[in-house]
Amino acid sequence: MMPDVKEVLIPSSEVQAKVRELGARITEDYEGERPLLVGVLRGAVVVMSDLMRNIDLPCELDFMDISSYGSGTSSSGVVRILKDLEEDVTGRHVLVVEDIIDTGLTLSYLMRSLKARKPASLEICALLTKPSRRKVDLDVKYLGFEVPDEFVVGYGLDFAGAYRNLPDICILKEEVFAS
Ligand SMILES: O=P(O)(O)OC[C@H]1O[C@H](OP(=O)(O)OP(=O)(O)O)[C@H](O)[C@@H]1O
Ligand code: HPA
Ligand SMILES: [Mg+2]
Repeated sequence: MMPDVKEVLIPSSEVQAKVRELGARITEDYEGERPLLVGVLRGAVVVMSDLMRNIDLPCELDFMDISSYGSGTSSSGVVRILKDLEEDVTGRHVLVVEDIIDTGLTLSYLMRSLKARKPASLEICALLTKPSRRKVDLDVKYLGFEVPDEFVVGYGLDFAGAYRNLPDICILKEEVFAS
């Protein structure tokens, strides 16, 4: 895969350090609680699995699949629930975990849906944000890195289904998008 990479934007070591830092903050903020981490399939799977191992509390996890992207690199703006939660979140401390916030459409839809179920608290942890592309405002309590307006892959993030298993966050060569 590395021959397809133009640039490593955030090396794995920096990602891991940030995830440890976020985990420590979450551990402190949720002391005495049993938070429910909600991962957004499929991109958040990698950050979720590292983050939960850096939270020193009893916590639970669940997943939702909400897709607004096809195989391309830009949002269609259409948000659909493909898979809902298994858990009832009423009265729970819910922490939504995302790999990236781009336009914000996915999360704003998801937050509206979760808020309606009356959780005790509802916060967002996102590893990456691309502020230049934001279409809706979101209050993100736990944020890893801001990234420029470039399509990034790796650490859960894909292009046409591939590159999720790259340990670094990378920018692909232009010819990869064209092929
Ligand atoms: O802020 P937005 O513009 O809504 O974009 C962000 C969302 O898009 C990507 O998911 P995608 O729908 O591509 O599915 P995936 O997680 O399975 O890759 C990413 O993982 C976020 O969930
Ligand atoms: O930059 C990105 N990379 C991968 N998936 C994405 N979904 C929204 N933005 C991105
Ligand atoms: Mg996603």
